[in-house]
Amino acid sequence: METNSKETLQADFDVFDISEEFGFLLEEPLMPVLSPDLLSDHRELRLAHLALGFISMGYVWQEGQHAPAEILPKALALPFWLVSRRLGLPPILTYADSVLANWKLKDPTGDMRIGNMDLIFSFPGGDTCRGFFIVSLLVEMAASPGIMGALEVMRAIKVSDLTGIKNGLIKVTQSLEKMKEKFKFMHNHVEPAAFHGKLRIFVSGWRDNPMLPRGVMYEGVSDEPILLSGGSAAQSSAIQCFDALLCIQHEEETGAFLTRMRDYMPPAHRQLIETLSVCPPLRDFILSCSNSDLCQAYNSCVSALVDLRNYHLNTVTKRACEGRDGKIYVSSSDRLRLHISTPVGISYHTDLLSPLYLMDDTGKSCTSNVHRDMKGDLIGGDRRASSWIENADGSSRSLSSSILSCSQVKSL
Ligand code: HEM
Repeated sequence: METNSKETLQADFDVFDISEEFGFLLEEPLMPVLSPDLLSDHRELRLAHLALGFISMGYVWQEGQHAPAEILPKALALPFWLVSRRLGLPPILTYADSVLANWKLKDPTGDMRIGNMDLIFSFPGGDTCRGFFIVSLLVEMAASPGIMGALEVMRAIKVSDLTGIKNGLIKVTQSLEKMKEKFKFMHNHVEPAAFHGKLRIFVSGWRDNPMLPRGVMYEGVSDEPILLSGGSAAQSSAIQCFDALLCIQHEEETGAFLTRMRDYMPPAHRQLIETLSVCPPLRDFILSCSNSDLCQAYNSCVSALVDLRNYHLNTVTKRACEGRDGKIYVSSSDRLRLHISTPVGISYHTDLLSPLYLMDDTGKSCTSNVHRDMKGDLIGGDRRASSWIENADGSSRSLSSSILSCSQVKSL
């Protein structure tokens, strides 16, 4: 009997997963280009975007910031492009991925507290990575009643319902206060060395990035490299909704940056910002009403937004950028971004900020002391100067104490 017939051998190859030519080696191990066509609903597409985003960031930055991959292979680039196109998102990991769509409950019957939450995908950085994304998520959760409040105000203003406007604004203020409380968790859950040494690079993008000045080539998608910004909470739709509602005006450069960040938001969220922006302007409406309760509610809201932004900037400089020597280090790209992250209409206290030690492009410390100068924009406030922020002797005083009283508002 023939024991080594072709059929018998083939049967063994199949059973033991052996290749006649390559033995145990897997033939053609390269991933085929997977089609996302079977993904049907929004949640499936968001999960795919999240997964492809994490893989892409890992792929580009796996050799560290000095040796990024300049080409995203077709097997990754093409499905990422197709999924992104269907979602109206750019093909890079966004804040809407890493924060808004990247969470699960350890105990599904438990509640959304930090100890019961985990990430679906993470980067190196251990607890700091988890803390950074989960705390941001909790800040976003705290924004949710404020978003409801903004919708209420939007509806109420159309029918001149003053009580509705006031109640909506109160919700926004309370929400902003809660966001700040949640933000404080950053201190216990994000360790600066791990944040800067391990995590940070993986959320970096390929626009305005000296390590990838031409961007990244998406193989099979475009013949030219593509420039895209990395993930940042500047892509948070919540804060921009509040800006739009309260008619906060940003300086030209800041405004352009924040508007560009809208391209990184899910289109429906971006739509809400745009809808709020084209509503009858709340600020003008309140000014025309001469209603002190309403002015007070509006001013409290602006003040809470200032307070949150001050706290953010303070945290960024004091905690997340702190080097081993205790100095605050800000890279040249951060320098630009931190500068523009300061909201216009608001004066930051110089005493809130430690001296900043700016790094030049070689990483050497070059300057200290960054001065920030912005104007107040509360109803009844003096927009001409930041004098209401400074005492006569030049020392600064608390922002909350500088909110003008309703009697001054009435005098408008
Ligand atoms: C330790 C944690 C954080 C660090 C180190 C940090 C750092 C920064 C930096 C460097 C910028 C400038 C823009 C950019 O680089 O993309 C920025 C902007 C911004 N961040 Fe953060 N951030 C942190 C947490 C958060 C959280 C939790 C939120 C709220 C969800 C937030 C909200 C914003 C917003 C809205 C901007 C845009 C500027 C503005 O509208 O004021 N950040 N952040």
